[in-house]
Amino acid sequence: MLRRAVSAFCYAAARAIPALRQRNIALPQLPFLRASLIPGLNSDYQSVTLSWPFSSFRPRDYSLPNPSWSPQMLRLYNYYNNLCEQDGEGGKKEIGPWIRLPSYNRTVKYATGGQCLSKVLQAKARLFTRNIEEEGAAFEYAMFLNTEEKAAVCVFQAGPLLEGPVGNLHGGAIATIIDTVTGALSIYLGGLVVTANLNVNYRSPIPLGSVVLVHAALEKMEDRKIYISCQVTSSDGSKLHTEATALFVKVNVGHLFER
Ligand SMILES: CCCCCCCC(=O)SCCNC(=O)CCNC(=O)[C@H](O)C(C)(C)COP(=O)(O)OP(=O)(O)OC[C@H]1O[C@@H](n2cnc3c(N)ncnc32)[C@H](O)[C@@H]1OP(=O)(O)O
Repeated sequence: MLRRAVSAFCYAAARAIPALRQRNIALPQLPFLRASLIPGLNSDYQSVTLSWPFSSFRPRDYSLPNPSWSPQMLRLYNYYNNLCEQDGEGGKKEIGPWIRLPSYNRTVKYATGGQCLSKVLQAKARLFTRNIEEEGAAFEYAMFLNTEEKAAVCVFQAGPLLEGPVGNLHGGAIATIIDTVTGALSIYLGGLVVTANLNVNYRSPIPLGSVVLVHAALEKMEDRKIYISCQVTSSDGSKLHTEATALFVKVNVGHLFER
């Protein structure tokens, strides 16, 4: 049954993505999937792709601004968002090396043909960082990828439900956002991956409610292994809060369903 669901999903994606691309319909990104994993797509389709051509339903994109965002969060978001477009010939706007990653509260469910897969996955499952509906309460973040530099930046506002030491962010929440950003970069670079190792050094506390930047960059790729370095800094870059290294290992779809 799982094999049938996966092949239905791949088949639908292979048919729909090129058609949508031809019509210049922007395709947001889907964690855990990459076009190279989808039979029938060529390597021009570098980025992971998410679309929902079979329904008018649009899942909420959590990485768009909402009223809980502080002016500082908005300013940084706008700064990186503006980098996603650059001036081309004749003043025409073109896509730059930066990409804003949309973010949903489920991964596979909202993919092309993902409804097939969602039937074999837990209906109640939600992405850890996107499972609190109250805006501003927990993880507010938007990720941007630099495809040329193989790096990512995340603008992150830490909500009050993420408290660890009084008034400050919980170390596990910091590790979570680091895993998310380094993971997103690795998925972009390597397709389906899982975290094999995450090494975190906490240098200075992060006050709740503050806005920080999470920088991630590719260190090296060796066969199935992707090494990423990461720093969490204050929004102006002057203070280092956390440093981390992460190792991601490429896996196949079946690995995620081994029990
Ligand atoms: C947008 C949202 C993004 C969110 C991203 C979130 C990502 C996650 O949190 S994933 C969840 C947490 N991670 C997991 O559950 C993974 C659990 N672990 C596993 O599945 C397996 O151990 C796995 C896949 C990492 C490795 O197993 P396997 O496929 O058998 O490969 P294996 O041969 O053991 O290792 C492959 C290579 O990686 C190396 N390696 C594996 N684990 C480690 C490790 N912990 N430390 C260092 N090296 C390691 C091995 O030494 C080997 O290297 P080489 O090829 O040079 O010999």
